[in-house]
Amino acid sequence: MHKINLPLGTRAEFGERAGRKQFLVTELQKSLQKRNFMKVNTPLLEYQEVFANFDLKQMRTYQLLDRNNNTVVLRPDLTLPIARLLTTTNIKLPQKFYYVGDLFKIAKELSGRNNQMTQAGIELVGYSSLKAELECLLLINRISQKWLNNNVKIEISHACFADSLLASITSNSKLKSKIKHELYRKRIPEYQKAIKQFENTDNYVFLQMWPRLFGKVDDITKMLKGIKLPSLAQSSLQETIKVAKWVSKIPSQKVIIDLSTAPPQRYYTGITFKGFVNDIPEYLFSGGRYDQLLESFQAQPEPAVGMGIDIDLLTEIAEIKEKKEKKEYLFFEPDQIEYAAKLLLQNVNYELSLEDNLETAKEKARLENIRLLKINKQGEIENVVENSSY
Ligand SMILES: N[C@@H](Cc1c[nH]c[nH+]1)C(=O)O
Repeated sequence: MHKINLPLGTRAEFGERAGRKQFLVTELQKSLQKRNFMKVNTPLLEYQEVFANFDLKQMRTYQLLDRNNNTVVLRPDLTLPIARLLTTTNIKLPQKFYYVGDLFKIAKELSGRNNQMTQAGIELVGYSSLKAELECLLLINRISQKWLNNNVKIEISHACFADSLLASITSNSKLKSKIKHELYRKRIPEYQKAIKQFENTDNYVFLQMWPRLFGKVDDITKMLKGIKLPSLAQSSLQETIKVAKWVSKIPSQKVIIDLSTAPPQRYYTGITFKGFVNDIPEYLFSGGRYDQLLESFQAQPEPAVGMGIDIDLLTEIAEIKEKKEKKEYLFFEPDQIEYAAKLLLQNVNYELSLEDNLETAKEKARLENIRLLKINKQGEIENVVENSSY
């Protein structure tokens, strides 16, 4: 007996779902291509080292051995391979890239998640101004308008905020990670315990409100009024507020600031963002600035911003208004193949009728209410069954 089950966390796609996914990917790629983004494809397999600096354990990769016994992994991320690619080729920068592809992460047991996911994304490499962040956020907004009924809420944060704040209050690295850990997991009693030792310091008021620092721009500014933050944390905060204010000017775009959330990836160095839809807990979009990533591959440092789009989730929830093409069946005899070839080339709406004889072809066409055409002896087209709605 052959094994007929799929490996854990994988699935086959077919029919409507596969069609919707294909449609979304095609539309997205068309629009990026038109705006002069450069397509980039990298292989599914990479050496383990490409991901090594960025916590392979957290990513839980599939590992394989190549012919020389080197460990290769199925890529758990698409940004790191692009950073690697840029250091080994001399593509002119600045440059805007886009990609679509599958990545593999082994999900926790029983989490119900898939281990193979399709992601699309953009990387804007060589751009140091916040306009690059805005380009990403505008793309989220367009997708939200086009397919998600304007229901995407953007959450803006900053990858340096927590670290620069904690660095100014303690040099104890264990304590710093403990505070971050409890904060990010929103385990409030444990968090309170971890910050207790700062009870008599100036920072305590802030530390106490930190887990609640998410919400509309105005609310966050109000909450932080009169609170003095260390200067690095203050400038991360200012930048976050600035970007959130700009985004709130995009018509019907919901935006909040979240200063108590973990950056979505370890390589971010500046503004980060996530996009959520309604009550779905997983984010659909996530990205940020990663100015030091290329340097870690021994190239020049290069400012960069990018984001990923969870295409599987988008496929599930997108509202696609499809235009139905009017289809027509074309009945042919095998020796009329020459005419059939010509006709199929002329009209994309012709679908070959594969029925054995004209009678069954007619029956099927009537049943489906689709016009049936046949090729006559002179190689011309004749109507055999009309569609009543024409
Ligand atoms: N690779 C990131 C998304 C991203 C693209 N570019 C920058 N960030 C992720 O999977 O979360």
